[in-house]
Amino acid sequence: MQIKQLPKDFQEALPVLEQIEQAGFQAYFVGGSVRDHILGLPIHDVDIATSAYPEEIKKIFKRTVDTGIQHGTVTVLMGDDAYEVTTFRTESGYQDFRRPDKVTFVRSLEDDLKRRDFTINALAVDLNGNVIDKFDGLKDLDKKVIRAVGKAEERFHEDALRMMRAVRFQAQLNFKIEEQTSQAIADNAPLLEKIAIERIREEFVKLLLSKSWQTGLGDFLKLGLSEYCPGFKDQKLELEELLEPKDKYFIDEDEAWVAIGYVLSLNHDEFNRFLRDWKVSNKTRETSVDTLKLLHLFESQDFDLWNIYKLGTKNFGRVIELCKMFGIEFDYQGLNQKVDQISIKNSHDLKLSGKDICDILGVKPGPIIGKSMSQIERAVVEGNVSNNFDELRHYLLSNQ
Ligand SMILES: Nc1ccn([C@@H]2O[C@H](COP(=O)(O)OP(=O)(O)OP(=O)(O)O)[C@@H](O)[C@H]2O)c(=O)n1
Repeated sequence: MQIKQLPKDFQEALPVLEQIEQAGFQAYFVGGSVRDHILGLPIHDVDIATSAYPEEIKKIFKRTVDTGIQHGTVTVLMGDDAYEVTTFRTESGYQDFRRPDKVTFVRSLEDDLKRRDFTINALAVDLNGNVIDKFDGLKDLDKKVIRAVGKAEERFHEDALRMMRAVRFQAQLNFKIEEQTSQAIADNAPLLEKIAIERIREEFVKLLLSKSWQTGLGDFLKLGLSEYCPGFKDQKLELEELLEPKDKYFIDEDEAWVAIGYVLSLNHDEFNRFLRDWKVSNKTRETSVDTLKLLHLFESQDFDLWNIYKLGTKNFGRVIELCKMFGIEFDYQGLNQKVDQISIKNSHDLKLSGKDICDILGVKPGPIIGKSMSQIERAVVEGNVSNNFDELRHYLLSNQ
């Protein structure tokens, strides 16, 4: 196969390939960008593989950065652009199921393609657009199949994260995992325990935010990968509830985590711990916990003004979507009326400041001021006192 018209990103990188070839070496586009272009998807990250060793690349180009010399990667700077150029390599060792103990630079493209995870990721394109396809990757792209290069078990022993990559690609591309490959995942799922949770999470979140996330999640559960992830042990049945609703896409990671917390029936402290175990960012954790609290409020129809005020309206969009997903009915009008009743957005809207409280009570700033402030805030939110200076002053004095 020949790609007649190289995509713009490849064309821009052509001078890099041309200079490497002029110096007497080989250079190809490889990896995800080739796969995505053939599938007609947008490209991100153009990766270049070469027979030249890093030192040779550094001699060919004036401006380079040693990105990962020990793995053979040099970044070539050209104009305003930067290209990662990696020497063909083989890998061996993998005592820890994560990283090769030994990387050997080689001159053969085929040896380099052989060490890659899936056939659809083991394609290369030369500067004339010729596709080098040593492992029937094109056929698998056509048949929409994810198949390990060579022996699946070996590929997963080299890097156990590849099992997560398989279900992630499945979700992103709506492909099927070929039988021997999926059997090898089922057999080797426990190896996932060797992988840092951050790497697993990265793949899992990509899976959840993909168009065919239910397909990917289905195999993630069926093949037993979930058993080796934080909080998912023995939770297959509960998680399967997520597979039921159709036509639902998560707006963001936070919404997806809340859906998971909901089907696992976690209370708010448990959900917080669960998200800590997955090492999500603090921002995602806080938003997700607040959203789950709000979802539980919606579900119980307990539209307590103080609770609604504390949780705020910023996550309403997410919660309404999740209610649709789980068929939770709630009184939207009733809720809106409650929200409208709340006369302030936050404590800064109060017509009485901390300094006013000090002056009125004749005390110095201290914890008592914060306590009084919260009391007043709650009274205003619950409509027990109007938000004007005189009334708040009176309230403060009569509640001492
Ligand atoms: N665990 C891994 C990770 C990567 N690769 C190889 O390295 C290439 C580039 O990896 P990466 O950029 O992580 O993934 P992509 O396949 O490019 O996919 P995406 O960019 O969508 O994550 C892959 O195509 C694959 O050939 C691999 O064999 N095993």
